[in-house]
Amino acid sequence: MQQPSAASLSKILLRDAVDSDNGIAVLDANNIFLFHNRAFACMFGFPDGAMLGKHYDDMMAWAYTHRSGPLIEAASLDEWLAHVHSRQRSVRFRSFEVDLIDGRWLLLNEQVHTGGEMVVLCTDISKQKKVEFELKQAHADLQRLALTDELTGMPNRRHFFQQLDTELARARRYRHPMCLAMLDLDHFKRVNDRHGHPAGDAVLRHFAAFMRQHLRAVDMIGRLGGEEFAILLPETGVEEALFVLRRMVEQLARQTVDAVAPGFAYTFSGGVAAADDANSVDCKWLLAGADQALYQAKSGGRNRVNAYLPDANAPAPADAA
Ligand SMILES: Nc1nc2c(ncn2[C@@H]2O[C@H](COP(=O)(O)OP(=O)(O)OP(=O)(O)O)[C@@H](O)[C@H]2O)c(=O)[nH]1
Repeated sequence: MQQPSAASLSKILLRDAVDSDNGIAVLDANNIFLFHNRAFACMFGFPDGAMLGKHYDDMMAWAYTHRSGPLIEAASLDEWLAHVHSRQRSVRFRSFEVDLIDGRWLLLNEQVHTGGEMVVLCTDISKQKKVEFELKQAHADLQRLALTDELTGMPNRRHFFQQLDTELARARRYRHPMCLAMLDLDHFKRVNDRHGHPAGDAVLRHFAAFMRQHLRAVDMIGRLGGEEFAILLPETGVEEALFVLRRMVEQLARQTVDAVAPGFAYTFSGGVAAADDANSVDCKWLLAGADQALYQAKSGGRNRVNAYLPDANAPAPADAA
């Protein structure tokens, strides 16, 4: 097969460059446009041929004032151009993405030649970016779902324990007090049995909102499962935690959930364990202590909050995790 001459190859390549759906431009060493095709002009919001002989900065300034071309988030056009100049020709080849004011995305490849000329290839990647954003959003949604209890919208067991780990490490490092409380609704099975499962769900949602209302923003609440919740109270000693939780017992006694049944009321029991700097505790210890105190509150008649008071001579609380 006969090889095409260099001249005919150049002709094919030039025709391809002119007609391509990808934007193609050539700038000289002073950033004057020597060539651009229709697609390139169109991508930046200019008519075909409008950029020829013009300086890159002037074209970008025109686009900026006519609200077309790249989305410029810098404080001013000059600041943005200074940033562009610091990058352009800094390497022989670079590839980067640009978002445009009209929402489209372009992939730009800049190739610098020995004389300082620069060939710019531009591809519209809006469709790929849309898929990329949707995937990122879906991933974020999945992550949120994996860490959130669907019924109450609060952190689930896994998320709560992650937070507990972090917070306990911080409290121990800075020798700050911290408490863990476990709360459990009393006779919740009866609510379901008497009023139905949806009513039980409404009570769980009510309790979640009640807790949010009566705790500080820094207190972290989680639903461990069923009708069991946990609260992490940073910077809080056991006496203060008991005061807060016992006040919640009294406040809940003054509320009714009429959506379940007129005058319907419910109670909860709680157990608190403290991680003050005297205790060399870990999450399991804290959890087991709070669980033990909760058990005592339940067996002591419910509708109350007890504290786990470690005795230096007593064995560690049974494992509740
Ligand atoms: N409506 C509803 N019920 C749930 C959910 N998760 C667990 N439950 C119910 O919660 C009830 C818990 O019952 P138990 O563990 O016997 O505890 P209790 O009746 O609260 O009794 P005490 O804890 O001893 O006061 C069970 O009937 C579960 O079916 C939920 O998401 N929604």
